[in-house]
Amino acid sequence: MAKRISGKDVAADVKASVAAAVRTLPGQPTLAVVLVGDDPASEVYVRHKVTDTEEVGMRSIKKTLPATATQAEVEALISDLNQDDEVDGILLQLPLPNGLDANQAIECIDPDKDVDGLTEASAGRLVLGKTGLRPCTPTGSVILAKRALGDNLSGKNVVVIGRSILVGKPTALLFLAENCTVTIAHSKTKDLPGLCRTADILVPAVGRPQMVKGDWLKPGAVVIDVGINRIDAPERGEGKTRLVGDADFADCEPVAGHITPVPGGVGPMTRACLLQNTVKAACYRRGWTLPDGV
Ligand SMILES: Nc1nc2c(c(=O)[nH]1)N[C@@H](CN(C=O)c1ccc(C(=O)N[C@@H](CCC(=O)O)C(=O)O)cc1)CN2
Repeated sequence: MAKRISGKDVAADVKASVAAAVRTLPGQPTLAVVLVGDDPASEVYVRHKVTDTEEVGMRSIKKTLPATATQAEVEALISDLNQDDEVDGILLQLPLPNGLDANQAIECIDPDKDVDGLTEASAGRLVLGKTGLRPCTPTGSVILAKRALGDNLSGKNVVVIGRSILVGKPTALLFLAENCTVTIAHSKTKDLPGLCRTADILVPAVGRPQMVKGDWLKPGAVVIDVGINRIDAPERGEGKTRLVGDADFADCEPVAGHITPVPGGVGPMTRACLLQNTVKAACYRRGWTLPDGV
């Protein structure tokens, strides 16, 4: 039976390390969070980001724009935050309301303040192995794999299912940077179950509820489940829903060596890694020494 890797527990450790690191800094890093519109889930995520930031001793600025905001208004706000020397990190909460171009808005973020690691410059720095800010969910996935297998992942076979810009591709690059042998699977991949069975570390990241089954796994494999999908749960009552991953947890748990649950797996790590990135952004920008543990 697999050991569960609790993203909640690991995220709490990361948060504690960030709080300790912040106490050693010569100044207080500042994160600006931009929320456009009134999507209820985004409002919750932004609230968490603000409270997480303050809990570890950093400063947060929340900027909101109405759903009717124009592309130019969103970009002007980002531009103001780029110019504001007090601001170390800028996060644009996604998705944006219909009619706004998220990619174009993200490109307006100063790469040195891009704590989500989503700009083209951040992606380029990742590909080139240069110092920069890495996307949070992929970073969290690598940290969770290290919790299972130890810090040395060299030579491990990693299969990432999904080639999205936000998760699949950067996750593959981050495992490659750990000297893993990485394969990215996608909709045209032949014999996906067979390929998955070659993985020491399997990272499903496609948004297809419970797609990965136990017989897709090499016995003892580590499953880092990036999918967070809401499905109907009539067993909980009429109209009820529940969150599941891209892996069928009950089916995979007897075969895997380690597995992350959903909820409580990669999601909390996304939040924790944003805090790490805010400290990194402040240190890189201000020429402060990066404290240990970040
Ligand atoms: N600019 C960004 N926008 C969005 C991101 C992002 O990383 N950057 N990711 C998601 C939303 N998100 C953070 O913003 C996020 C989503 C979910 C979780 C999380 O911890 N989920 C819990 C379950 C929560 C629940 O019960 O509903 C879990 O998996 O345990 C954290 C962050 C889209 N937008």
